[in-house]
Amino acid sequence: MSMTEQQWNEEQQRVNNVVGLMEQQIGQLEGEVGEVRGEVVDIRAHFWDDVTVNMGTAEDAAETLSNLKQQVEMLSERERTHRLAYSALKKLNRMVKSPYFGRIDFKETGTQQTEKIYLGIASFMDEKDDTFLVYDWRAPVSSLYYDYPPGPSAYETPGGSIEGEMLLKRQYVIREGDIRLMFDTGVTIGDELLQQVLSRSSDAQMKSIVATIQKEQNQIIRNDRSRMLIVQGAAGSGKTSSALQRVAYLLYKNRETLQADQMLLFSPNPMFNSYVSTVLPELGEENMLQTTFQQYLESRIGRDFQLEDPFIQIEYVLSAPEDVEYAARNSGIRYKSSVDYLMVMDAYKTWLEQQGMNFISIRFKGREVVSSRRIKERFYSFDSSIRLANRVVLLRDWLLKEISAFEKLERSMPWVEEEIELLDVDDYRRAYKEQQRIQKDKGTTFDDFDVEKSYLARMVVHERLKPLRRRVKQLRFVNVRALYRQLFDKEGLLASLSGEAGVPEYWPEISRQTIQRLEQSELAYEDVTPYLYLLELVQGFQTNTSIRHVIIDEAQDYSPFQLHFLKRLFPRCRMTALGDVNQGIYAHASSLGEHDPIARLYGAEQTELIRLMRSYRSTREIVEFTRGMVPGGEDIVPFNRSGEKPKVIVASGLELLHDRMKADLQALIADQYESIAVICKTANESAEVYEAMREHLPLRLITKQTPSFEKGVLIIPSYLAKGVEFDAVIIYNGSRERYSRENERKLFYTACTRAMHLLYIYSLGQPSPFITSQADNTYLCTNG
Ligand SMILES: Nc1ncnc2c1ncn2[C@@H]1O[C@H](COP(=O)(O)OP(=O)(O)OP(=O)(O)O)[C@@H](O)[C@H]1O
Repeated sequence: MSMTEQQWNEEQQRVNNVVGLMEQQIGQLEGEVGEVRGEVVDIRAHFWDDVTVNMGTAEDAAETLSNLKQQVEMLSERERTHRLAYSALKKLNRMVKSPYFGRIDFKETGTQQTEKIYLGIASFMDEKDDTFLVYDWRAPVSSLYYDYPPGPSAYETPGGSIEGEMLLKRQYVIREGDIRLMFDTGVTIGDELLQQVLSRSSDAQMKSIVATIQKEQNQIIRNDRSRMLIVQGAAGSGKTSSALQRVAYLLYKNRETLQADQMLLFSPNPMFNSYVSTVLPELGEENMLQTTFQQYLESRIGRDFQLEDPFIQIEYVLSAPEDVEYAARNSGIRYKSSVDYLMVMDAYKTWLEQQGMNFISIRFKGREVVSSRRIKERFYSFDSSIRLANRVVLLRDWLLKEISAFEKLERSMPWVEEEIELLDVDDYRRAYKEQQRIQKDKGTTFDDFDVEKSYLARMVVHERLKPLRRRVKQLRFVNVRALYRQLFDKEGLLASLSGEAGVPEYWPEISRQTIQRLEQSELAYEDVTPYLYLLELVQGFQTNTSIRHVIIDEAQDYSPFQLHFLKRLFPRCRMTALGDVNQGIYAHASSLGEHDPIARLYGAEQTELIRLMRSYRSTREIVEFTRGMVPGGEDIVPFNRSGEKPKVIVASGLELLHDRMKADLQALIADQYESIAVICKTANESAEVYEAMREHLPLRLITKQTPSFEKGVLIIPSYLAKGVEFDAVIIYNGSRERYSRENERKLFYTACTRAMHLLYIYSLGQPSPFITSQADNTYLCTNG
């Protein structure tokens, strides 16, 4: 719908007014911030000038304290004022160049008045008459904008539903205070604006989508009914974007009770953390906590074992020869990721309550303080109705007493005297002071020498026993390693614990592999979570109750076992799990449907599943080509943005392939494509390509250690490209030889769907069947 000049002028006039008022407030706030900052600095610098410290009498002391309290209160009040003014100033500075992006005219049923509601990233009031000049996009009334086309509409408020009619829905692009674009929209939030946004070059960091949130995405953002919200969405459908907007929404809606550091995002890799880290600050919110599951595992048991990470596991799955060892490892991965295995662990705990516990003897200087046999006897002498973990705590207390008894006897051992002689002067000084203190307390006089010697002996033994006590307090006398091993080396144990589920295929070989690793103090990725789970079952769960909301991105990459584990780890949490089964590249991947384990975590009552089928990232041509690669792909709807058809370039030799790639990369750089990724299958392949091409072009090799993305040409292994996007993607070698196994299908799909505007696939020899099985008219094939 075109605007009349008059409408345009009126709108620009309004922008000018709002910007003018914002500038006024900015001026005031700047003054206030400066002034209050000065006061704070002044109070801090002269804090003690106004406090007379006098502790002479009780009265003096009370007055001193009251003085101090007053001074502290004044300081903290000024600091709070400074914080508030500063954050208001920051907010306005963010808004002033682009104060709002949308408008709706809404007439509430039963009233005559039509209200004009302007939406921006935060609210802004006219201080004169307390009217809202801009509404926060998260305010209840703002949902009208995202949920309805003009016509009958309604929104929810804490007081109930408000119905009425939307008479107008308008979008703006305002830059530097000027309206650059403006149009009235119909059913969805402007395709025009989305076209604009999506046709831009990709960024090294994710952007907020606040101005163009789609209706189905708004359902995710504003969902606050369910304990577990599962989003199953196609590649590029805005899962991550919606989740970040959701965090901002929840922080706004629950601002009295929820803080950013009570929300935790599990990212697929550390680079992703940096990729998404700017969205919330852009919206004026603090960032939530971010981690990877691997980082969590490392923090718990990384000291005791060398932990394999998921990237090493996937490299193995993708490149190891397909022999018995390989088949067994894959069977082991599937089994150890399953709910069946989790139930085996639970059954194992019950079994251990009766028998089979394994402890580490408490030893000191090569001598046994308490033998493992005695610990075990003591353990099974406790009432069998006491839970396993509680019995371990009782055991700990008993062991600490045993150590104390041992400590007393130990003081008269010859080694103690020897060590006393080696003590330095400070220790003697301490001993002397202690001796004086005892004499004063008891009002007696001892033989100085005896008191000193006994004190020193106590001190020496106590010091030496500290590490032992620490280990006992940390419950490290339970031999969890042996307990885990027992599952694999005790004949028939697993079978008896598994019940009907039975033992997985290749069990003897799986056991051999697991034991071999344990002997080398290593844990395969698929063993890490089960091991930690067993540890928690035995030692008691270390739950986290401060986190209130967990967001799991790429949830399909978590095994059902891991998802159960996370639920237990965060017992008071709500969860948002985002994923795409078609990007489940790991052998342990989960499905996210209503009948899958994830949906049963909290039960149907507390779980909601939302599907996103529209893909925004890639051009229509790229979506039409890639969607045929995965089951159910025909339901993926491309956003209507056109570009070139994907190109498949078949090269008969490596040199030809490299020449072609060099030429294409040079052309892409010359055409101003800002982010270009050459996606390889594995880390090894990436390193080889990097070596071969680095002389000719400015390249950056991405490894799992790379902390952040930058623009430019990146060489990246497929599994590290998860969750991110690039203007142009080159698949380094999409040949039949590289990608044909069924377990490589999703990897290939994930790699191709990283492209926003251009997709080139080189193939050394025959192309992958995942390409050739696509309709001929969805791509162009040439010989390079
Ligand atoms: N409503 C929207 N308005 C503007 N851009 C959007 C919108 N929804 C998604 N996008 C854009 O689409 C791209 C893909 O979004 P996002 O990365 O959130 O998708 P995803 O579903 O998490 O993808 P994947 O699973 O493939 O990693 C991003 O560039 C994002 O900015």
